[in-house]
Amino acid sequence: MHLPTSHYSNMCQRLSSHMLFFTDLHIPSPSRPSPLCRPQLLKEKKEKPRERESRSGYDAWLASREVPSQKGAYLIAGAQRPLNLANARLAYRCLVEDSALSFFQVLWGLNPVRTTLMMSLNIVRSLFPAFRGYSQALIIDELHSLIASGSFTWFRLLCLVSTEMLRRVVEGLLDSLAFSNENVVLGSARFFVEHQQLEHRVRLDIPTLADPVVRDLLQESDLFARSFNGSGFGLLSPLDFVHVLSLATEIISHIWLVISLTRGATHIGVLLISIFSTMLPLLLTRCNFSQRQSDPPYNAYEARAAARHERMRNLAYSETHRPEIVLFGLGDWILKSWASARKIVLASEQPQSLLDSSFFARLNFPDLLFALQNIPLVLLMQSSSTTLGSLTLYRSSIQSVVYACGNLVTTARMAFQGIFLMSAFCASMKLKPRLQPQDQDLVVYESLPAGIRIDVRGLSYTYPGSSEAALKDINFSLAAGETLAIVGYNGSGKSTLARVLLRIVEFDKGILQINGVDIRRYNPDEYHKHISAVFQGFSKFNATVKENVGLGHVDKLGQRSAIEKAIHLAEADTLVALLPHGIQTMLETPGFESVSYPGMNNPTSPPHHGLSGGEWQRIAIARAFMRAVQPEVDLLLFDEPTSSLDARAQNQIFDTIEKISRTPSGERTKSVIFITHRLSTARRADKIAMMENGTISEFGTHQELIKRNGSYAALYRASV
Ligand SMILES: Nc1ncnc2c1ncn2[C@@H]1O[C@H](COP(=O)(O)OP(=O)(O)OP(=O)(O)O)[C@@H](O)[C@H]1O
Repeated sequence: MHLPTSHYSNMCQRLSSHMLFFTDLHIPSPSRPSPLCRPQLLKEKKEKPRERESRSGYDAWLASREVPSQKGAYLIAGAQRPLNLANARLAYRCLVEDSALSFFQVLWGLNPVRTTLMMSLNIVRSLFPAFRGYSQALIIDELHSLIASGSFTWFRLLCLVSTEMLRRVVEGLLDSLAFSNENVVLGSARFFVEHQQLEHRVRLDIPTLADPVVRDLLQESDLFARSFNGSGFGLLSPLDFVHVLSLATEIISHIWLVISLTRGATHIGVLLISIFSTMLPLLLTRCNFSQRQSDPPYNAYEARAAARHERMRNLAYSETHRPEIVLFGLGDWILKSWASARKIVLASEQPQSLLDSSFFARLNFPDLLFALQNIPLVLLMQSSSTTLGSLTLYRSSIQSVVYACGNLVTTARMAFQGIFLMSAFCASMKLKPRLQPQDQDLVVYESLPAGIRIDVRGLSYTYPGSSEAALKDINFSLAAGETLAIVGYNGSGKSTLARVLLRIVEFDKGILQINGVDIRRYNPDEYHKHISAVFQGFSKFNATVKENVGLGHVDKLGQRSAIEKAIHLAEADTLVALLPHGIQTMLETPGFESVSYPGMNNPTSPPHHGLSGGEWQRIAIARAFMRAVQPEVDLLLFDEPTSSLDARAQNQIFDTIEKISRTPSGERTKSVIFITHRLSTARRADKIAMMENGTISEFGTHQELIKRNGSYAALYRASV
């Protein structure tokens, strides 16, 4: 569906104003003390009542995931909550006490007139079936009396049929008006929800995303967003809640017809049997689904099996892993692992009671109801006021009530699950990146003329879920403008230290000051503007060469000359010139299976072009240079930037780094840190940090460390 451009721009303006109702949320994990709490060195403040209030939706969401029989166990993300009193209370809390209602208001506010029209049309249309039955009964009675009185004419019949057709045309017009209106309302709601979700997702940092509870919250929030596309596992979007209302209206209108047809003391028996025959399927369904009303809540063993069977399935389908699957003959292993895991999952999904699958399924409801509903029909026929039309109307209304009641129960059950997903969505909107300081702690980053000054004292860091610290008691200082080489054995913590310095991950203990200020007081986005880096596992974007390089400084993505300059600095000109479409060549990204849309695979669209490991590395270096040449950049950090390059290219790249970090007259303006296993390169640095077992065991100039004759000297001798 296409909405006019003005419609979207209008909506974007509204989005920014609606942001106001979302407040910050720091979420404690149930398994670990407080993975999202603020850094310890900053003053802790007492939780204000308002802050606690803002978490009530999150708390209710978390409580709804608890498995009652297993203390400390949680339902997997997306699992259906059992329909019981405790969960009904939690749903009420999510809906009424938390921002879910405000969220409804926001959705309503996106398109107030159209949403009101949608609601009204739905209710009017829900009266159509009753009206249709009534009108058909009138026609039957009219025809019957015409034939009985002998005054039947074909013209009279034509008039009756034309009136009925006119009614259907009006119904059809209203239906198509409702359909197109609903499409616009749902389209804007879908855009709003997806925009919100993406906007928050791109701002979340690694420590926040590493939290398992946050991951579950985001997964349920995703399900909620997908419900707007009708692909949320059959869940209802908030705007579909309107169907609950229209089904209820439909039922009431039919019940009203049934009562009006059976009123009077003589018909009280008819009424009672009618009510009983209508309610019977609901009662039986209730008994039935109390056993299997929700997806089975997996226990930890079953959840692991579910994850394993999914992993094996993905492996079997993956193009990326295909070469190693073939080479190492992994086919049988994948199949065996998948089969054993799948059996566990299927066993957990078997109905608990035999009654579920056999007894109730074998009860033939339609036949039973048909037989029961014949009784009131026969009783009604005894009455002198009963007409052929009223009998037809009675029969169709009873059938409609049974059908609509079934639909209402199913819809209400989906809506019940939808409330928790909506609550997850609202709570996820309040997530605050963990590395983001509180407003009152914020310090504006100020550049020094010669780069950045780094002071590290007693710094330690343990990855979430690890028992061993990756960094232990790190101490060093680097004056502004100095270059530092970090060297050491595999797994000694070099890349982790780089990530901490880059403010990509949080540290647990110690002090890290940048330009004399605690790094945790800087806004990470602001701090990152002063850094350029190449990561050890750098990104290979599924995009053109131009984009792969230009993304280093996204403001200059459209400036071909700036991109070509960065490519030149990274000595990648020849490589790019040999590509079939130069910098417009689309690069083939390992592991990225792109979605193919109709019309994409035409013969004119250029095929993706693969690159070697060293060529990719040059592209990543060019991306870093794209930003590195900017005057505001104070730190260049390279994690094994030239590991795949030959010795000549490596020296050229380091010469370029040296050139970029100085003014034309030779004064240092940027600090440089590089991690390398090539110690002949490391000796170019002003200072060298030798890392062993997560700590810096030696720190100094190349000469000092050689003189010391310790680990560095030994490593150096082994490498040259
Ligand atoms: N995401 C992670 N989760 C848990 N542990 C991790 C993670 N990443 C790294 N580690 C562990 O942290 C330790 C330090 O890893 P790091 O990548 O910093 O080493 P390195 O010195 O850069 O190694 P290399 O020279 O091989 O690149 C290792 O023991 C590693 O297993």
